[in-house]
Amino acid sequence: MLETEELRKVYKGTAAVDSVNLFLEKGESVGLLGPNGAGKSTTISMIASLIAPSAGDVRLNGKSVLKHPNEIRKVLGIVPQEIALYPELTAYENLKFFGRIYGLKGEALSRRVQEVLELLGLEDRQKDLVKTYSGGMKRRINIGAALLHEPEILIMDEPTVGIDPQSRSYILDTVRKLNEEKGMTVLYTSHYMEEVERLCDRVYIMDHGKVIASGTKDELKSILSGEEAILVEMDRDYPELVKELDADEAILQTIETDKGLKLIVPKGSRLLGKIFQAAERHGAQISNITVQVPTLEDVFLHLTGRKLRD
Ligand SMILES: Nc1ncnc2c1ncn2[C@@H]1O[C@H](COP(=O)(O)OP(=O)(O)OP(=O)(O)O)[C@@H](O)[C@H]1O
Repeated sequence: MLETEELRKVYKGTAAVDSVNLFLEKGESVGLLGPNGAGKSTTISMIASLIAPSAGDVRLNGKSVLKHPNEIRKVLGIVPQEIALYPELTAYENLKFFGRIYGLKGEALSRRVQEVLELLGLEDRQKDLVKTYSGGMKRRINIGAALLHEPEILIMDEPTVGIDPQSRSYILDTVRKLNEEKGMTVLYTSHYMEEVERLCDRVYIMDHGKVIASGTKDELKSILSGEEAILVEMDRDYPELVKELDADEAILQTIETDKGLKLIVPKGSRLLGKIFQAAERHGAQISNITVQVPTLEDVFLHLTGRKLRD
């Protein structure tokens, strides 16, 4: 239904997006995952025909978006990373304003505004000025603005960055509902692996402007089918312990996490005894050890050598 062909954008001699080929089938929920600066926002701005590519094209049902930009604008709802609302207007007034931009009027406009407020759980606060809203509520209205014209395709640019857990959960549930119940095609951009794991059928992983891997979640995880992760929770950081484990050839990767360490090891390797002994030598208190099957985060790390949130 929607595809990009060798899409490219160059800023001052550097490619922000480099020969990117994506496709979305109707009704799919696809994740575009990558760290800050990977080129996700630039890619979706070109898909939405908000910025012009340096090379390549986007096709909607086979038709060039470069040649027919209005066609994609009709069927696409795009939720930008930045909140684009009028703080001095109420949520209701904001949505009415955006609805008019999409060409809605009269009864149809009022009905859609109410439906969207209900979908986002904000009917009770609709008469309050947006400036009195929490960050999470503003984000919900921002999403609502993109849904007024009942788009077939919804593209979201990191819609849950920096918001409260309740709004985050509400947004994720809403996106899932739109995809599963209404059949809306979704392209969901994020650097939160858990969100993409929860919402998306298929994933593209981007880094430095390029797609470095793509496939279903299981296909991507099978890249690491011979490996597992050992999570070691400790009372504090032990740099000398990290150094020792890092130097151990039986351990493929040693990653420092919020709670301690994550060690990527070949599947079935019996390293727990060794880890406990090393911890003891360095006086580290281990509060918990878990063995985990690989996550998409591990796949990303494996492909790039870096953590997603670096
Ligand atoms: N208008 C611009 N002028 C110059 N460079 C730009 C411009 N827009 C983006 N870039 C650069 O292109 C690269 C990709 O940026 P982009 O915003 O697409 O990444 P991203 O993956 O969406 O990251 P983020 O999550 O931080 O938005 C970055 O190095 C960025 O600095």
